[in-house]
Amino acid sequence: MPPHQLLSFLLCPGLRIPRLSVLCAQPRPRDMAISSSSWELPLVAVCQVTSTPDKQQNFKTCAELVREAARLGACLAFLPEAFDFIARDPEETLRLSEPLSGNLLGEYTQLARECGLWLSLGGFHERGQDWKQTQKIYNCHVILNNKGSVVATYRKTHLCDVEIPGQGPMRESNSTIPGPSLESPVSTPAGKIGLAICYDMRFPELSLALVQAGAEILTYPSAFGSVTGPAHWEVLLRARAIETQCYVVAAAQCGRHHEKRASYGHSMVVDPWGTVVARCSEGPGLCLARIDLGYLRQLRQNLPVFQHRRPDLYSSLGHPLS
Ligand SMILES: O=C(O)CNC(=O)[C@H](CS)NC(=O)CCC(=O)C(=O)O
Repeated sequence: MPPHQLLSFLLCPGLRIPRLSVLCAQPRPRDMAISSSSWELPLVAVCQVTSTPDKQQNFKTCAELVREAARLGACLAFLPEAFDFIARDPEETLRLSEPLSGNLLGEYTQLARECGLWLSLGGFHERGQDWKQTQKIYNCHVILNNKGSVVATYRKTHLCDVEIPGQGPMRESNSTIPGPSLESPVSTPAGKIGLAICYDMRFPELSLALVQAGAEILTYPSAFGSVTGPAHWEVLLRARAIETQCYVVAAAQCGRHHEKRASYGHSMVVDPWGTVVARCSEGPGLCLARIDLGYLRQLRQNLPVFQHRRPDLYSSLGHPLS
C-alpha cells in the first residue's frame, strides 16, 4: 500500500500538533502501482468550519486554517460552501452579501498572496451584475491562484429547494438565482478542477459533463443537512468519484451555525478508486491528501468505462419524470 494512501493528518486548529491518523484504504489491484514518490505529489488541504452570521469571525477562522495548510505544505486549500457566513434568514443573507469586488474577497486575495497557495472558496454569497434589478444573489464558487487573482467562478446551477422531515425546509431560491452555465475545469498545481457546489452532487449528469470536459478533481464544497448527511453524503461523494474516476474533494460546514441551522460535517477527499483517503474529525479543522494523477490515468486505462459508454441509449437523459 503506498504510504500517501495510508496517511492522513487530522488537525485540531486549537492544537498546533498534527494528529497522525491511519485510514484503512481498500485494496487496489497490484498493477496500479504509484509511479512517483508520494512526497513529490501535490498536497491539498480541506478545511471544515462552522460559519455563523459573523463575517469577520468567519474570516479569522478560515484564515487560520489556510495559514496552517500553507505551513504544512499544501498548494491548494478548499473552503466549504458559505465560508463567508451562514445567515438566519433570506433577508440577512442578502444584507450580508457582497460583490466579488468587495472587501471580503479583497481579504482572501491578500491571504492567498501572503500564503502563496491557491484557494477554492466554495460558495460565496455574491451580488452579481444584476443585483440592482433582481435583489438576489448567486452562490458562487471562486478559485483564486497563489497571486490572489480570480481564475474561475462557477455559480451553483441546482438550487436546494427541499423539505426533509426533521431538517427544516431549505428554500435556496428565496435569495439565490441559479447560475446559467457549467464552467470549464480549471488547471491548478494539483490537477484540473471541475467546479460544483453541495446539492449539485445529486446530479451525476453534471459530474459526467465536467469529467468529459477534462476534470481530474471534482469539488463539492458543502453545507449538507444533518438528516440527509448520514444517509447520503459519503455514498454520493464516493459514487461520483468511482463513476467519473476523479478525485472528489468535499469541504463541509459542520456543527451549529445559529438557533435554526446545523450541518453534517465529514469533510473528505475520495480517490478515483472510491477510497476515502482523508477525512476531518468532528468540529472545525482540516485534513490533507496527496493527489496522484499518474494513478488516476492508470486506473482510467485499466477500467475504461468512458470507452464503454452507450450515449446512443441515454444521451437525452435528465428530463423531468412524467
Ligand atoms: O444557505 C446558505 O447560506 C448557503 N447554501 C446552502 O447551505 C445550501 C442551500 S440551503 N445547502 C444545500 O445545498 C444543502 C444540500 C443538502 O443538504 C442535500 O442535498 O441533502
